[in-house]
Amino acid sequence: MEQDAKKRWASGVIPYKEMGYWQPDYEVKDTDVIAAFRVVPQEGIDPEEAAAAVAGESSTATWTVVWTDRLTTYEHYQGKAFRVDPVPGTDQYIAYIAYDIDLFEEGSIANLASSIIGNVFGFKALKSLRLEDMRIPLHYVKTFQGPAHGIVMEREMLNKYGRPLLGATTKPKLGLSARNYGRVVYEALRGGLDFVKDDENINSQPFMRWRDRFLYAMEAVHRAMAETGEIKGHYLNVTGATMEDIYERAEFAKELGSVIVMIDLTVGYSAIQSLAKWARRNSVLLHLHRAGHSTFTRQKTHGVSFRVIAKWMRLAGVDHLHAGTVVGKLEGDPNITKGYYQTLRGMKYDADPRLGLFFEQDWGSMPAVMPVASGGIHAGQVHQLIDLFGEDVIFQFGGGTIGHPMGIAAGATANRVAIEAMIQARNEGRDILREGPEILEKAAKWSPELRAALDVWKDVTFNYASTDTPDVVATPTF
Ligand SMILES: O=C(COP(=O)(O)O)[C@H](O)[C@H](O)COP(=O)(O)O
Ligand SMILES: [Mg+2]
Repeated sequence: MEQDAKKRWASGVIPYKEMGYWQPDYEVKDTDVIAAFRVVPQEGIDPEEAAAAVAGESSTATWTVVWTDRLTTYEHYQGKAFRVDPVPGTDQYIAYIAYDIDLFEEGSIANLASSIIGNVFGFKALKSLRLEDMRIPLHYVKTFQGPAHGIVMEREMLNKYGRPLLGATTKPKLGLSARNYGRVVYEALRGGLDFVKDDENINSQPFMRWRDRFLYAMEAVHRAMAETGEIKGHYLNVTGATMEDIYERAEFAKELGSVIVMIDLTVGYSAIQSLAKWARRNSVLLHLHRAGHSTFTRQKTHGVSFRVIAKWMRLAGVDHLHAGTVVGKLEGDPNITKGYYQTLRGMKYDADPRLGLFFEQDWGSMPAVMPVASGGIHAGQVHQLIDLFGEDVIFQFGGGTIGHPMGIAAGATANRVAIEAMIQARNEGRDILREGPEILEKAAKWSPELRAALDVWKDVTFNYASTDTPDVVATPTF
């Protein structure tokens, strides 16, 4: 867009639009990073000006004209808002902003985040703001390591194919002593699970220090492997107060022969990237628990959508990421959640507004992240879970294993039998969504463990309206 030079350089406060941050004719480059923001402007604020303000503050601008702009090729560095679509029936708009790739440090989520979500969310001229999605150009994707191993390599490491993997979070969340904790791990693994997991808030508390937990949990893993002849794992949570603590814990986990370590989202993006590099160097899988994400991902009109966090975490290099269950106890619209799974596993896909995907994305050959469905799920739902998410996924039944009336090993067996029966039925071409309950009933005839699980949990459902649902807005094509 032609800018009126006099206007552009008048001192004082001039609209962002006139400073060049609104460019409706801008031709998006293949190398641009593009962001879609949901913007709710204050009353009386022009939505294009609101979009330009977001573009400005997330790139070069401040609130007034600065003469130092003239010392740069500022047009190159300016974020460019190029399209604003009203969301029908609301006071919201979807604003599209393009950023030149030169605005970002190669391979740094921290830098990407500080630019795109650094200051803009506090703007007084906006009632609220949400980062909905980003298109990361392949040129920028290639500057990140990506998953330390990815789904294909993980299956090779575990020697397990063709079915979802099974896990469980050890419960109660807090308070178990190390030896009792190890007993839970052993029972769940020998009963048929592939993995057991530390909970997000199990780090190194007075009731169980991390070394003790690691020793007893790994003793359980080795015993269960010897007994079943399968490779088993326990996600040892190496989250700690400092990077030194995190490395010390991860090294000890490796020394004890663990195939996997775990970290919480709360440690921050740079710590996650550091550990992802460590995980690749050391042939250890990396599980990420998205602890804390709902504080900023859940509300539809403010924050950052989890699909953006999922994208960032694939770039950052984790092998597993919690991505929702739809049917379980925690927030998750079916289509929005499928969109997260697509973000983690897809290789090259188109925009799909029904799944909340605003952009096409090309991951090149970057490995896929194994999504984790966890939180309030049980054996009676496996047909729904497989129908929603397919087989490259981990189903984690915490309460749904450890709360089994016949004990932990029986809970694990119930889950394993349910999953194997359902995968077999799917492979035989049956309509598992419709026939699922019948398939489970039949399998339960020869599995008392599954029978008991179905009896105790059959009526447990969590049917609430989702907070975040997709809008059917037309997405731009480039
Ligand atoms: O402890 C649990 C689940 O326990 P349970 O299986 O007993 O309900 C996990 O922290 C949640 O799955 C996290 O949620 P999300 O996976 O959505 O991030
Ligand atoms: Mg938990």
